[in-house]
Amino acid sequence: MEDTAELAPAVRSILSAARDRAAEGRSGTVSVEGARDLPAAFEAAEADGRVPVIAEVKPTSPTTEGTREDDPVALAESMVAGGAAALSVLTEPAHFGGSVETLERVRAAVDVPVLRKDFVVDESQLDAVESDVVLLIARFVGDDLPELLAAARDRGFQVLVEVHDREELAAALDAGATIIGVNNRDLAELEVDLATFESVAPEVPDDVTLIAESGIGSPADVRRMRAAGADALLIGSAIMDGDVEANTRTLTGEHTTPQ
Ligand SMILES: O=C(O)c1ccccc1NCC(=O)[C@H](O)[C@H](O)COP(=O)(O)O
Repeated sequence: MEDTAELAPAVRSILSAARDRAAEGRSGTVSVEGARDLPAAFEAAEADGRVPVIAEVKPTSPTTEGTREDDPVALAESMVAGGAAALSVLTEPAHFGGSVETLERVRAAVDVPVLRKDFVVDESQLDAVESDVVLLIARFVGDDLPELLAAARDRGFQVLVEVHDREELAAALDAGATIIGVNNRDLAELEVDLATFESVAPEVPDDVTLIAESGIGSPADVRRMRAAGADALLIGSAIMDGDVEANTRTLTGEHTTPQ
C-alpha cells in the first residue's frame, strides 16, 4: 500500500475516504456493454481537424477557489458542442463536488466516451457506476495495478493508467497499460509543471495512447504538449473557468496543432 506521508493533506484525505468507501450502495458486478472507444474518439477528432481533448467536468478541487454550481449535464453538453472528443467526470464528492449520479446523467446525455475520474484503490469501487473508461493512478494502486487493470477490463471498461514519473511509467507498461496519462500535477505539493510530461513522454512506446494531464491552460500549452508527443490532452480548470463552450473551442482549435 502507498506510503501516504509525502502526499498533500487533501490527497491523503481523498485516498483515505476512497479506501473507506464500499461499492457506493450498488450490489453485484458492473458489466459495461459497448463502451465508447476512447482512442477511436481521438482519431475522429483529429480527422475532423480538432485537437483531441478530454474535457473535465470539475465543479471544484483542492486547488480551485469556489464551486461551480451549474448543471453538470449542461456543462458537459457545452464541452461537446465546443469540440471535446471525450469527457471526464469527477465522481469524488468531498473534494471535487462530484458524484456517480452526475456521471450517469452526463453519460446518458452525450455520445462521446466518458471517463470516470476517481481514486479507485479497490476492486469493489469498480462496481459503483458504468462508464466507458476508468482511471487507475499508478502511485496509489502500486503492486495491485495488474490485478485492478484486469478486473476493470473484465467488466468492459477501458483503463487510463496515470503516471507521474518514469518509474511509474515502467510499472504501467509492465502491467500492459495501453492508454497512459502523464499527470503534470505533483500529488505531494499539488504543483503543476508541464516539463513533467516532456520528461516522461519520450519513454512511451508509439503504440500506447498517450495523454497529457493537468495544467494545460492556453493554446501555447496545447502546442507544447502536442509537440512533446501527446495524442490527447485532459483539461479541467481552464475549460471550467468561464464560458465552457468557448474555452473548449479555443483549446481544441486547429491553430493549436503543431506546425
Ligand atoms: O485538481 C486538483 O486540484 C487536484 C488536487 C489533488 C489531486 C488531484 C487533483 N486533480 C485531479 C486531476 O487529475 C485534474 O483534475 C485533471 O488532470 C485536470 O487538471 P486541470 O486541467 O489542471 O484542472
